[in-house]
Amino acid sequence: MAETAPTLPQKITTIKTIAESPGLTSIPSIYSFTPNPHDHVVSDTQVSLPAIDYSLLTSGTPQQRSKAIDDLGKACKDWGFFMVINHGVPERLVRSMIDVCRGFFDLPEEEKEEYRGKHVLDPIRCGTSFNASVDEVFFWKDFLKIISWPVFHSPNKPAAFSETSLEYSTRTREIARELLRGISESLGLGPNYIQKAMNLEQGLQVIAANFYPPCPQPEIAMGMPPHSDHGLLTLLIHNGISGLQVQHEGKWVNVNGIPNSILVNIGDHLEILSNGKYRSVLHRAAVNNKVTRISIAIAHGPSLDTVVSPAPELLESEKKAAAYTGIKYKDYLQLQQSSNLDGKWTMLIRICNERELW
Ligand SMILES: O=C(O)CCC(=O)C(=O)O
Ligand SMILES: [Fe+2]
Repeated sequence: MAETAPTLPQKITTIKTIAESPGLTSIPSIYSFTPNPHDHVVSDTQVSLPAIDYSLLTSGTPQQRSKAIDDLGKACKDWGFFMVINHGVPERLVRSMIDVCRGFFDLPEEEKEEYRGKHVLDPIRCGTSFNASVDEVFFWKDFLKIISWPVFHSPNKPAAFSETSLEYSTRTREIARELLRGISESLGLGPNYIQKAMNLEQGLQVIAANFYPPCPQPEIAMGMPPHSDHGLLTLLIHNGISGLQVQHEGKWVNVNGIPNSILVNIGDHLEILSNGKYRSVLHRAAVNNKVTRISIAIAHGPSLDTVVSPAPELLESEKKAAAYTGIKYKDYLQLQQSSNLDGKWTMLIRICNERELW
């Protein structure tokens, strides 16, 4: 007998609509979590987050560049997360990018309808929660995801969205490319290795804008569950409101970054390529009961058809066996989208005793 198709959730209301309901004092039960009593959260003023000076990487003396590459390698190894300073992106561009994203979320619901839901590789897609078709508990956020490279896409509203996101995504891509050159060198692979092996000319760039409105019970709701990002590097900005937490040495570190810095984290595919030398980092987003938080994470990945596996040159130089099986980037994205697995996805493709997973 044929299996019954899983029931799709009814039309899902945006979190913006729920948060704006008059007199809301508690959250609907589908949003409610049991907080983990073992979670230990510290502030980034208590631990010092690595800072990478981009200007030294791109226009420093050879000694300064070499020091910046060492710092970069260390940040990738110890944290998988760092902030980039002196990146040259004007503050007004960062502010405009946040404003146009807010403008999109503020559009009347029916104007966002044409971009609602659908497939992970749709060029423009908005929705609510993390992965609403499979989430068991919902997350307190709405999102907008746009593919901005190798082909640029943009919603046609608000009016300035297209121009601003084109400028910002172009600048971000340039920074990601330079960081990846440095990271490639830090792995002893030469500056252009990652660019060529991952076919970055055709590499996927996805803008993910996240909208977290005030939540009446922030202690039992989550904006985003612990996850690692797909791709090689994610570059993130936000509107100055706390919420991002990064896992480091068994603790959750509240991360704001210093003003005007760009926050960067290692994605799953850099973990695979580096054979686990650099790990993608678990992070999550908390919510608050006072103000809307907006974050914009831009993921930079290989081209969709690239099969990512540990770099043979690295295995050779480090005399190590491959710890991951190769997987096509596109297949990884599709697999990830169809599951509600919490946490890290690279676990699935680590070569381990549970090989029968595959
Ligand atoms: O809102 C944040 O700070 C985190 C966003 C994030 O992790 C993501 O979009 O992948
Ligand atoms: Fe993320």
